[in-house]
Amino acid sequence: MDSKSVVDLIESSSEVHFSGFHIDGSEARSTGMEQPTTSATGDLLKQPFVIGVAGGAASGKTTVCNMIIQQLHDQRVVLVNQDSFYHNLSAEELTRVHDYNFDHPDAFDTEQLLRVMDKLKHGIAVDIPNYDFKSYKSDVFPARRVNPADVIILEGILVFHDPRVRELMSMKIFVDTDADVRLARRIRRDTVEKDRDIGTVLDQYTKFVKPAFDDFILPTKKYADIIIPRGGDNHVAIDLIVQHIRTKLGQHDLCKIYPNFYVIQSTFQIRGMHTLIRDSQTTKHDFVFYADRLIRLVVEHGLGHLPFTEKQVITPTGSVYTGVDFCKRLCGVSVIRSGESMENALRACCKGIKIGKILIHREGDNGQQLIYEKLPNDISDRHVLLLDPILGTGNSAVQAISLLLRKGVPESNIIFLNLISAPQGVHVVCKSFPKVKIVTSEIDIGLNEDFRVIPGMGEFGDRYFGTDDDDQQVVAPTQ
Ligand SMILES: Nc1ncnc2c1ncn2[C@@H]1O[C@H](COP(=O)(O)OP(=O)(O)O)[C@@H](O)[C@H]1O
Ligand SMILES: Nc1ccn([C@@H]2O[C@H](COP(=O)(O)O)[C@@H](O)[C@H]2O)c(=O)n1
Ligand SMILES: [Mg+2]
Repeated sequence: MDSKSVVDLIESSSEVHFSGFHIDGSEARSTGMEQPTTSATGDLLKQPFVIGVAGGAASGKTTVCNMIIQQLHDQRVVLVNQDSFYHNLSAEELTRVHDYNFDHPDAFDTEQLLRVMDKLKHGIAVDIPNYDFKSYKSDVFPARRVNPADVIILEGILVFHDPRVRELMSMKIFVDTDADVRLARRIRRDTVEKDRDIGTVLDQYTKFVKPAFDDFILPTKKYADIIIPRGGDNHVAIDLIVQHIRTKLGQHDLCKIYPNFYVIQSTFQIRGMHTLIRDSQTTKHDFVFYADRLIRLVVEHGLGHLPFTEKQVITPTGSVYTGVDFCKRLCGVSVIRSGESMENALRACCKGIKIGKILIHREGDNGQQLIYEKLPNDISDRHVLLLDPILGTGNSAVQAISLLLRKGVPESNIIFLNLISAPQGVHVVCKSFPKVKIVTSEIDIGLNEDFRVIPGMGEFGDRYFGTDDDDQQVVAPTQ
Protein backbone atom coordinates (compact mmCIF):
# COMPACT_ATOMS: atom_id res chain seq x y z
CA MET A 1 0.00 0.00 0.00
CA ASP A 2 1.20 3.48 -0.77
CA SER A 3 2.17 5.24 2.36
CA LYS A 4 -0.21 8.12 3.08
CA SER A 5 0.47 11.06 5.33
CA VAL A 6 -0.98 10.72 8.80
CA VAL A 7 -3.28 13.69 8.19
CA ASP A 8 -4.64 12.16 4.98
CA LEU A 9 -5.18 8.90 6.76
CA ILE A 10 -6.96 10.57 9.62
CA GLU A 11 -9.22 12.32 7.13
CA SER A 12 -9.92 9.06 5.36
CA SER A 13 -10.86 7.38 8.63
CA SER A 14 -13.59 9.92 9.26
CA GLU A 15 -16.32 7.45 8.41
CA VAL A 16 -15.86 5.79 11.80
CA HIS A 17 -19.17 4.47 13.02
CA PHE A 18 -19.13 6.10 16.41
CA SER A 19 -22.49 6.98 17.79
CA GLY A 20 -21.16 9.11 20.61
CA PHE A 21 -21.32 9.05 24.37
CA HIS A 22 -20.83 11.44 27.24
CA ILE A 23 -24.44 11.87 26.64
CA ASP A 24 -25.49 11.57 30.19
CA GLY A 25 -24.04 11.53 33.62
CA SER A 26 -25.55 8.21 34.52
CA GLU A 27 -23.37 5.21 34.97
CA ALA A 28 -25.26 3.31 32.31
CA ARG A 29 -22.65 0.59 32.14
CA SER A 30 -22.22 -2.06 34.75
CA THR A 31 -19.16 -2.58 36.83
CA GLY A 32 -19.98 -6.16 37.74
CA MET A 33 -19.33 -9.28 35.76
CA GLU A 34 -22.14 -10.25 33.40
CA GLN A 35 -24.23 -7.23 34.36
CA PRO A 36 -25.71 -5.71 31.25
CA THR A 37 -26.32 -1.98 30.94
CA THR A 38 -29.10 -0.56 33.06
CA SER A 39 -31.11 0.46 30.03
CA ALA A 40 -31.44 -0.58 26.46
CA THR A 41 -31.51 3.07 25.47
CA GLY A 42 -28.18 3.68 27.15
CA ASP A 43 -26.74 0.67 25.41
CA LEU A 44 -27.83 1.93 22.02
CA LEU A 45 -26.58 5.42 22.60
CA LYS A 46 -23.22 4.57 24.14
CA GLN A 47 -20.97 2.70 21.77
CA PRO A 48 -17.35 2.53 22.82
CA PHE A 49 -14.72 3.73 20.38
CA VAL A 50 -12.68 0.65 19.46
CA ILE A 51 -9.14 1.19 18.23
CA GLY A 52 -7.15 -1.69 16.73
CA VAL A 53 -3.36 -1.50 16.89
CA ALA A 54 -1.40 -4.04 14.81
CA GLY A 55 2.22 -4.37 13.68
CA GLY A 56 5.15 -6.74 13.90
CA ALA A 57 6.38 -8.12 17.21
CA ALA A 58 8.42 -5.51 19.11
CA SER A 59 7.38 -2.79 16.66
CA GLY A 60 6.21 -0.62 19.55
CA LYS A 61 2.47 -1.43 19.66
CA THR A 62 2.24 -1.56 23.44
CA THR A 63 4.35 1.59 23.73
CA VAL A 64 2.07 3.48 21.32
CA CYS A 65 -1.05 2.24 23.15
CA ASN A 66 0.32 3.37 26.50
CA MET A 67 1.10 6.80 25.09
CA ILE A 68 -2.43 7.13 23.69
CA ILE A 69 -3.93 6.03 27.03
CA GLN A 70 -1.75 8.49 28.91
CA GLN A 71 -2.78 11.38 26.69
CA LEU A 72 -6.47 10.44 26.88
CA HIS A 73 -6.24 10.74 30.67
CA ASP A 74 -9.71 12.22 31.07
CA GLN A 75 -11.41 9.36 29.26
CA ARG A 76 -12.15 5.86 30.43
CA VAL A 77 -9.83 3.72 28.31
CA VAL A 78 -9.07 0.00 28.54
CA LEU A 79 -6.41 -2.03 26.79
CA VAL A 80 -7.02 -5.56 25.55
CA ASN A 81 -3.94 -7.51 24.37
CA GLN A 82 -4.26 -10.23 21.79
CA ASP A 83 -1.50 -12.06 23.73
CA SER A 84 -4.09 -12.80 26.43
CA PHE A 85 -5.85 -15.10 23.97
CA TYR A 86 -2.96 -17.43 23.19
CA HIS A 87 -4.15 -21.05 23.30
CA ASN A 88 -2.78 -23.06 26.21
CA LEU A 89 -0.31 -25.65 24.93
CA SER A 90 -0.95 -29.36 25.35
CA ALA A 91 1.60 -31.41 27.32
CA GLU A 92 2.92 -32.74 24.01
CA GLU A 93 3.29 -29.24 22.55
CA LEU A 94 5.02 -28.06 25.71
CA THR A 95 7.73 -30.68 25.41
CA ARG A 96 8.53 -29.36 21.92
CA VAL A 97 7.78 -25.71 22.52
CA HIS A 98 10.56 -24.55 20.20
CA ASP A 99 8.63 -26.07 17.30
CA TYR A 100 5.47 -24.14 18.16
CA ASN A 101 4.55 -21.21 15.94
CA PHE A 102 3.33 -18.37 18.19
CA ASP A 103 3.11 -16.03 15.21
CA HIS A 104 0.50 -18.01 13.25
CA PRO A 105 -3.16 -16.88 13.42
CA ASP A 106 -4.12 -20.33 14.74
CA ALA A 107 -2.04 -19.72 17.88
CA PHE A 108 -4.80 -17.42 19.15
CA ASP A 109 -8.25 -18.29 20.49
CA THR A 110 -10.03 -15.73 18.31
CA GLU A 111 -13.49 -17.02 19.26
CA GLN A 112 -12.80 -16.16 22.90
CA LEU A 113 -11.43 -12.76 21.88
CA LEU A 114 -14.65 -12.06 19.96
CA ARG A 115 -16.79 -13.09 22.94
CA VAL A 116 -14.83 -10.76 25.22
CA MET A 117 -15.03 -7.83 22.81
CA ASP A 118 -18.75 -8.39 22.34
CA LYS A 119 -19.32 -8.21 26.09
CA LEU A 120 -17.23 -5.07 26.48
CA LYS A 121 -19.06 -3.42 23.61
CA HIS A 122 -22.33 -4.21 25.35
CA GLY A 123 -21.21 -2.76 28.66
CA ILE A 124 -20.39 -6.03 30.42
CA ALA A 125 -17.21 -6.37 32.51
CA VAL A 126 -14.93 -9.30 31.62
CA ASP A 127 -12.06 -11.25 33.14
CA ILE A 128 -9.20 -11.52 30.65
CA PRO A 129 -6.44 -14.14 31.04
CA ASN A 130 -3.00 -12.87 32.03
CA TYR A 131 -0.66 -14.70 29.66
CA ASP A 132 2.71 -15.82 31.05
CA PHE A 133 5.41 -15.81 28.36
CA LYS A 134 7.77 -17.81 30.56
CA SER A 135 5.53 -20.81 31.27
CA TYR A 136 3.47 -20.45 28.03
CA LYS A 137 0.32 -20.62 30.15
CA SER A 138 -2.60 -18.29 30.68
CA ASP A 139 -3.74 -19.65 34.04
CA VAL A 140 -0.62 -19.01 36.13
CA PHE A 141 -1.60 -15.48 37.12
CA PRO A 142 -5.06 -14.33 38.17
CA ALA A 143 -7.20 -13.01 35.34
CA ARG A 144 -7.41 -9.25 34.82
CA ARG A 145 -10.83 -7.64 35.36
CA VAL A 146 -11.60 -5.24 32.54
CA ASN A 147 -14.55 -2.90 32.94
CA PRO A 148 -16.43 -1.39 30.01
CA ALA A 149 -15.03 1.96 28.91
CA ASP A 150 -15.45 4.81 26.48
CA VAL A 151 -12.42 3.66 24.48
CA ILE A 152 -11.28 0.06 23.98
CA ILE A 153 -7.82 -0.45 22.49
CA LEU A 154 -7.24 -3.91 21.05
CA GLU A 155 -3.57 -4.52 20.43
CA GLY A 156 -1.65 -7.44 18.89
CA ILE A 157 0.37 -8.70 15.96
CA LEU A 158 -2.65 -10.20 14.19
CA VAL A 159 -5.64 -8.13 15.28
CA PHE A 160 -6.38 -7.18 11.65
CA HIS A 161 -6.22 -10.78 10.41
CA ASP A 162 -9.78 -11.96 11.14
CA PRO A 163 -12.44 -9.85 9.36
CA ARG A 164 -14.85 -10.27 12.29
CA VAL A 165 -12.31 -8.65 14.64
CA ARG A 166 -11.55 -5.89 12.12
CA GLU A 167 -15.27 -5.15 11.87
CA LEU A 168 -15.36 -4.17 15.54
CA MET A 169 -12.86 -1.38 15.08
CA SER A 170 -13.65 2.29 14.62
CA MET A 171 -10.02 3.12 13.91
CA LYS A 172 -7.15 0.89 12.78
CA ILE A 173 -3.52 1.78 13.41
CA PHE A 174 -0.50 -0.10 12.04
CA VAL A 175 2.82 0.47 13.80
CA ASP A 176 5.48 0.30 11.12
CA THR A 177 9.00 -0.23 12.41
CA ASP A 178 12.01 -1.50 10.47
CA ALA A 179 12.68 -5.23 10.73
CA ASP A 180 16.20 -4.76 12.12
CA VAL A 181 14.94 -2.48 14.89
CA ARG A 182 12.20 -5.00 15.73
CA LEU A 183 14.73 -7.82 15.86
CA ALA A 184 17.14 -5.86 18.06
CA ARG A 185 14.34 -4.96 20.48
CA ARG A 186 13.07 -8.51 20.48
CA ILE A 187 16.46 -9.93 21.37
CA ARG A 188 16.79 -7.51 24.28
CA ARG A 189 13.21 -8.07 25.49
CA ASP A 190 13.20 -11.87 25.22
CA THR A 191 16.60 -12.31 26.88
CA VAL A 192 15.92 -9.82 29.69
CA GLU A 193 12.20 -10.24 30.34
CA LYS A 194 11.56 -13.81 29.22
CA ASP A 195 14.86 -15.35 30.36
CA ARG A 196 15.49 -16.83 26.91
CA ASP A 197 18.93 -17.36 25.43
CA ILE A 198 19.91 -15.47 22.32
CA GLY A 199 20.28 -18.60 20.17
CA THR A 200 16.69 -19.64 20.89
CA VAL A 201 15.43 -16.13 20.13
CA LEU A 202 17.23 -16.04 16.77
CA ASP A 203 16.07 -19.57 15.83
CA GLN A 204 12.45 -18.65 16.60
CA TYR A 205 12.81 -15.45 14.61
CA THR A 206 14.16 -17.19 11.49
CA LYS A 207 11.83 -20.17 11.67
CA PHE A 208 8.52 -18.51 12.62
CA VAL A 209 8.57 -14.80 13.40
CA LYS A 210 9.93 -13.43 10.14
CA PRO A 211 7.93 -15.76 7.80
CA ALA A 212 4.73 -15.08 9.74
CA PHE A 213 5.34 -11.35 9.54
CA ASP A 214 5.67 -11.57 5.76
CA ASP A 215 2.76 -14.01 5.29
CA PHE A 216 0.18 -12.80 7.83
CA ILE A 217 1.05 -9.50 9.49
CA LEU A 218 2.37 -7.33 6.66
CA PRO A 219 -0.59 -8.18 4.37
CA THR A 220 -2.95 -6.69 6.98
CA LYS A 221 -1.26 -3.30 6.78
CA LYS A 222 -3.63 -2.43 3.94
CA TYR A 223 -6.55 -2.39 6.38
CA ALA A 224 -4.99 0.36 8.47
CA ASP A 225 -6.50 3.84 8.57
CA ILE A 226 -3.28 5.19 9.99
CA ILE A 227 0.27 3.94 9.63
CA ILE A 228 2.72 5.14 12.25
CA PRO A 229 6.34 4.99 11.19
CA ARG A 230 8.81 4.73 14.10
CA GLY A 231 6.17 3.78 16.70
CA GLY A 232 6.40 5.61 20.01
CA ASP A 233 9.03 8.00 18.68
CA ASN A 234 6.43 9.52 16.38
CA HIS A 235 4.91 12.08 18.76
CA VAL A 236 3.24 14.03 15.97
CA ALA A 237 1.27 10.98 14.81
CA ILE A 238 0.25 10.11 18.36
CA ASP A 239 -0.88 13.70 19.07
CA LEU A 240 -2.99 13.70 15.89
CA ILE A 241 -4.54 10.34 16.76
CA VAL A 242 -5.41 11.50 20.28
CA GLN A 243 -6.92 14.71 18.90
CA HIS A 244 -9.03 12.71 16.45
CA ILE A 245 -10.27 10.37 19.20
CA ARG A 246 -11.13 13.34 21.42
CA THR A 247 -13.14 14.93 18.62
CA LYS A 248 -15.02 11.71 18.01
CA LEU A 249 -15.72 11.24 21.73
CA GLY A 250 -17.00 14.75 22.21
CA GLN A 251 -19.29 14.60 19.23
CA HIS A 252 -22.69 13.46 20.22
CA ASP A 253 -25.09 12.71 17.38
CA LEU A 254 -27.22 15.65 18.48
CA CYS A 255 -24.24 17.97 17.97
CA LYS A 256 -23.90 16.65 14.45
CA ILE A 257 -27.60 17.23 13.73
CA TYR A 258 -27.76 20.70 15.29
CA PRO A 259 -24.66 22.81 14.76
CA ASN A 260 -25.82 25.33 17.42
CA PHE A 261 -25.97 22.68 20.16
CA TYR A 262 -22.82 22.45 22.30
CA VAL A 263 -21.88 19.94 25.02
CA ILE A 264 -18.89 21.04 27.08
CA GLN A 265 -15.89 18.70 26.85
CA SER A 266 -16.33 16.00 29.49
CA THR A 267 -13.59 15.37 32.04
CA PHE A 268 -13.44 13.22 35.16
CA GLN A 269 -13.92 16.42 37.20
CA ILE A 270 -17.15 17.14 35.34
CA ARG A 271 -18.36 13.55 35.61
CA GLY A 272 -17.49 13.58 39.31
CA MET A 273 -19.52 16.75 39.90
CA HIS A 274 -22.45 15.28 37.99
CA THR A 275 -22.20 12.10 40.05
CA LEU A 276 -22.49 14.19 43.22
CA ILE A 277 -25.39 16.39 42.19
CA ARG A 278 -27.33 13.46 40.77
CA ASP A 279 -26.89 11.34 43.92
CA SER A 280 -30.13 11.52 45.94
CA GLN A 281 -28.03 11.15 49.14
CA THR A 282 -25.96 14.29 48.51
CA THR A 283 -26.52 16.97 51.17
CA LYS A 284 -27.94 20.35 50.21
CA HIS A 285 -24.62 22.01 50.99
CA ASP A 286 -22.68 19.72 48.62
CA PHE A 287 -25.41 19.90 45.99
CA VAL A 288 -25.16 23.69 45.90
CA PHE A 289 -21.35 23.65 45.93
CA TYR A 290 -20.98 21.25 42.99
CA ALA A 291 -23.96 22.63 41.05
CA ASP A 292 -22.33 26.08 41.34
CA ARG A 293 -19.03 24.72 39.98
CA LEU A 294 -20.76 23.12 37.01
CA ILE A 295 -22.90 26.20 36.36
CA ARG A 296 -19.76 28.34 36.29
CA LEU A 297 -18.24 26.07 33.62
CA VAL A 298 -21.38 26.22 31.48
CA VAL A 299 -21.58 30.01 31.86
CA GLU A 300 -17.91 30.44 30.89
CA HIS A 301 -18.44 28.20 27.85
CA GLY A 302 -21.58 30.12 26.89
CA LEU A 303 -19.76 33.46 27.10
CA GLY A 304 -17.23 32.05 24.66
CA HIS A 305 -19.97 32.11 22.01
CA LEU A 306 -20.46 35.88 22.24
CA PRO A 307 -19.09 38.07 19.49
CA PHE A 308 -15.88 39.97 20.16
CA THR A 309 -13.87 42.77 18.62
CA GLU A 310 -10.13 42.83 18.20
CA LYS A 311 -8.26 45.01 20.67
CA GLN A 312 -4.61 45.95 21.05
CA VAL A 313 -3.08 46.93 24.39
CA ILE A 314 0.39 48.02 25.49
CA THR A 315 1.88 45.71 28.13
CA PRO A 316 4.12 46.97 30.99
CA THR A 317 7.12 45.91 28.87
CA GLY A 318 6.03 48.44 26.26
CA SER A 319 5.09 45.70 23.79
CA VAL A 320 1.85 45.42 21.86
CA TYR A 321 -0.50 42.59 22.75
CA THR A 322 -3.22 41.88 20.20
CA GLY A 323 -6.27 40.50 21.97
CA VAL A 324 -10.02 40.87 21.99
CA ASP A 325 -12.58 43.04 23.72
CA PHE A 326 -15.61 41.46 25.42
CA CYS A 327 -19.08 41.98 24.02
CA LYS A 328 -20.64 44.45 26.48
CA ARG A 329 -24.36 44.61 25.73
CA LEU A 330 -25.46 41.54 27.58
CA CYS A 331 -28.43 40.49 29.65
CA GLY A 332 -29.11 37.38 31.71
CA VAL A 333 -32.67 36.08 31.84
CA SER A 334 -33.48 33.45 34.43
CA VAL A 335 -36.47 31.17 34.26
CA ILE A 336 -37.88 31.37 37.80
CA ARG A 337 -37.15 29.55 40.04
CA SER A 338 -34.32 27.17 39.27
CA GLY A 339 -32.77 29.49 36.66
CA GLU A 340 -32.05 31.93 39.50
CA SER A 341 -29.44 29.47 40.77
CA MET A 342 -27.35 30.39 37.71
CA GLU A 343 -27.42 34.14 38.26
CA ASN A 344 -24.47 34.29 40.69
CA ALA A 345 -22.14 32.55 38.26
CA LEU A 346 -23.20 34.93 35.51
CA ARG A 347 -22.68 37.97 37.78
CA ALA A 348 -19.27 36.63 38.82
CA CYS A 349 -18.21 36.47 35.17
CA CYS A 350 -19.90 39.63 33.86
CA LYS A 351 -19.60 42.53 36.29
CA GLY A 352 -22.85 44.48 36.69
CA ILE A 353 -24.81 42.42 34.16
CA LYS A 354 -28.54 43.16 34.00
CA ILE A 355 -30.72 40.17 34.83
CA GLY A 356 -34.35 39.79 33.83
CA LYS A 357 -36.86 37.16 34.99
CA ILE A 358 -39.50 35.01 33.41
CA LEU A 359 -42.00 32.89 35.33
CA ILE A 360 -43.74 30.09 33.50
CA HIS A 361 -46.46 28.13 35.21
CA ARG A 362 -46.55 24.47 34.37
CA GLU A 363 -49.88 22.63 34.32
CA GLY A 364 -49.15 19.00 33.55
CA ASP A 365 -46.81 18.80 30.61
CA ASN A 366 -48.36 20.82 27.84
CA GLY A 367 -50.28 23.49 29.69
CA GLN A 368 -47.42 26.00 29.94
CA GLN A 369 -48.46 29.50 30.79
CA LEU A 370 -46.29 32.57 30.93
CA ILE A 371 -47.43 34.43 34.04
CA TYR A 372 -44.69 36.97 34.80
CA GLU A 373 -41.84 38.72 33.05
CA LYS A 374 -39.50 41.53 34.04
CA LEU A 375 -36.98 42.36 31.35
CA PRO A 376 -34.81 45.44 30.64
CA ASN A 377 -36.48 47.87 28.21
CA ASP A 378 -33.53 47.76 25.83
CA ILE A 379 -33.35 43.95 25.77
CA SER A 380 -33.71 43.89 21.97
CA ASP A 381 -30.24 45.51 21.72
CA ARG A 382 -28.60 42.92 23.93
CA HIS A 383 -27.22 39.42 23.67
CA VAL A 384 -29.31 37.29 26.02
CA LEU A 385 -28.05 34.44 28.19
CA LEU A 386 -31.17 32.46 29.05
CA LEU A 387 -30.71 30.48 32.28
CA ASP A 388 -32.51 27.26 33.23
CA PRO A 389 -30.57 24.28 34.63
CA ILE A 390 -32.73 21.54 33.10
CA LEU A 391 -33.96 21.23 29.52
CA GLY A 392 -36.65 18.56 29.66
CA THR A 393 -39.60 18.62 27.25
CA GLY A 394 -38.44 21.96 25.89
CA ASN A 395 -41.86 23.55 26.49
CA SER A 396 -40.66 26.13 29.06
CA ALA A 397 -37.67 26.99 26.87
CA VAL A 398 -39.94 27.51 23.85
CA GLN A 399 -42.20 29.82 25.92
CA ALA A 400 -39.21 31.81 27.21
CA ILE A 401 -37.52 32.11 23.80
CA SER A 402 -40.81 33.08 22.12
CA LEU A 403 -41.21 35.90 24.65
CA LEU A 404 -37.68 37.15 23.95
CA LEU A 405 -38.39 37.13 20.21
CA ARG A 406 -41.63 39.07 20.78
CA LYS A 407 -39.55 41.64 22.69
CA GLY A 408 -37.40 42.07 19.58
CA VAL A 409 -34.33 40.02 20.58
CA PRO A 410 -32.84 38.52 17.39
CA GLU A 411 -32.90 34.71 17.54
CA SER A 412 -29.16 34.55 16.92
CA ASN A 413 -28.56 36.77 19.99
CA ILE A 414 -29.94 34.14 22.40
CA ILE A 415 -27.72 31.60 24.16
CA PHE A 416 -29.59 29.09 26.31
CA LEU A 417 -27.46 27.71 29.18
CA ASN A 418 -28.38 24.57 31.10
CA LEU A 419 -26.72 21.75 33.06
CA ILE A 420 -28.55 18.78 31.61
CA SER A 421 -30.55 18.37 28.43
CA ALA A 422 -32.99 15.64 27.48
CA PRO A 423 -32.79 14.81 23.76
CA GLN A 424 -36.53 15.55 23.38
CA GLY A 425 -36.01 19.14 24.59
CA VAL A 426 -32.98 19.60 22.34
CA HIS A 427 -35.00 18.54 19.28
CA VAL A 428 -37.91 20.83 20.18
CA VAL A 429 -35.78 23.95 20.81
CA CYS A 430 -33.30 23.42 17.97
CA LYS A 431 -36.06 22.72 15.42
CA SER A 432 -38.18 25.69 16.55
CA PHE A 433 -35.27 28.14 16.84
CA PRO A 434 -32.34 26.95 14.73
CA LYS A 435 -30.33 30.13 15.40
CA VAL A 436 -30.51 29.91 19.21
CA LYS A 437 -27.36 28.41 20.70
CA ILE A 438 -27.73 25.81 23.46
CA VAL A 439 -24.84 25.06 25.81
CA THR A 440 -25.13 22.11 28.20
CA SER A 441 -22.80 19.98 30.32
CA GLU A 442 -24.45 16.57 29.79
CA ILE A 443 -27.20 14.98 27.71
CA ASP A 444 -29.47 12.62 29.59
CA ILE A 445 -31.20 9.50 28.33
CA GLY A 446 -34.70 10.93 28.05
CA LEU A 447 -37.99 11.59 29.83
CA ASN A 448 -40.11 9.22 31.89
CA GLU A 449 -43.90 8.93 31.72
CA ASP A 450 -44.21 11.96 34.03
CA PHE A 451 -42.02 14.00 31.64
CA ARG A 452 -39.19 14.14 34.18
CA VAL A 453 -35.63 13.90 32.90
CA ILE A 454 -33.99 10.51 33.54
CA PRO A 455 -31.61 9.78 35.11
CA GLY A 456 -31.81 13.51 35.91
CA MET A 457 -31.26 15.00 39.34
CA GLY A 458 -34.77 15.49 40.72
CA GLU A 459 -36.32 18.92 41.26
CA PHE A 460 -33.32 21.17 40.79
CA GLY A 461 -34.91 24.24 42.41
CA ASP A 462 -36.01 22.32 45.50
CA ARG A 463 -32.58 20.75 45.95
CA TYR A 464 -30.70 23.99 45.31
CA PHE A 465 -32.87 26.25 47.46
CA GLY A 466 -33.45 23.60 50.15
CA THR A 467 -37.21 23.34 49.78
CA ASP A 468 -37.32 19.59 49.23
CA ASP A 469 -39.19 17.62 51.88
CA ASP A 470 -36.21 15.82 53.42
CA ASP A 471 -34.29 18.97 54.24
CA GLN A 472 -37.38 20.67 55.67
CA GLN A 473 -37.98 18.05 58.29
CA VAL A 474 -36.84 19.00 61.77
CA VAL A 475 -36.75 15.92 63.93
CA ALA A 476 -37.29 16.60 67.64
CA PRO A 477 -34.94 14.61 69.86
CA THR A 478 -36.71 11.72 71.60
CA GLN A 479 -36.75 11.75 75.42
N1 LIG B 1 10.73 4.15 20.46
C1 LIG B 1 11.40 3.22 21.15
N2 LIG B 1 12.69 3.38 21.43
C2 LIG B 1 13.35 2.45 22.13
N3 LIG B 1 12.80 1.33 22.61
C3 LIG B 1 11.52 1.12 22.36
C4 LIG B 1 10.73 2.05 21.63
N4 LIG B 1 9.48 1.57 21.54
C5 LIG B 1 9.47 0.39 22.18
N5 LIG B 1 10.69 0.11 22.68
C6 LIG B 1 11.07 -1.09 23.43
O1 LIG B 1 10.99 -2.18 22.52
C7 LIG B 1 10.37 -3.29 23.11
C8 LIG B 1 9.11 -3.65 22.33
O2 LIG B 1 8.20 -2.57 22.43
P1 LIG B 1 6.66 -2.85 22.62
O3 LIG B 1 5.99 -1.54 22.70
O4 LIG B 1 6.45 -3.80 23.75
O5 LIG B 1 6.35 -3.54 21.24
P2 LIG B 1 5.19 -4.53 20.80
O6 LIG B 1 4.05 -4.35 21.75
O7 LIG B 1 4.88 -4.12 19.42
O8 LIG B 1 5.76 -5.88 20.87
C9 LIG B 1 10.10 -2.92 24.55
O9 LIG B 1 11.13 -3.43 25.35
C10 LIG B 1 10.11 -1.41 24.54
O10 LIG B 1 10.54 -0.89 25.76
N1 LIG C 1 4.81 -17.94 24.60
C1 LIG C 1 5.03 -17.00 23.67
C2 LIG C 1 4.02 -16.30 23.06
C3 LIG C 1 4.35 -15.34 22.12
N2 LIG C 1 5.63 -15.09 21.80
C4 LIG C 1 5.97 -14.04 20.83
O1 LIG C 1 5.38 -12.81 21.19
C5 LIG C 1 5.21 -12.02 20.04
C6 LIG C 1 3.93 -11.23 20.14
O2 LIG C 1 3.97 -10.31 21.20
P1 LIG C 1 4.23 -8.75 20.92
O3 LIG C 1 4.08 -8.06 22.26
O4 LIG C 1 5.58 -8.62 20.39
O5 LIG C 1 3.19 -8.34 19.97
C7 LIG C 1 5.17 -12.96 18.85
O6 LIG C 1 6.16 -12.63 17.90
C8 LIG C 1 5.48 -14.34 19.45
O7 LIG C 1 6.49 -15.01 18.75
C9 LIG C 1 6.62 -15.81 22.39
O8 LIG C 1 7.81 -15.58 22.08
N3 LIG C 1 6.32 -16.73 23.33
MG1 LIG D 1 3.19 -5.78 23.13
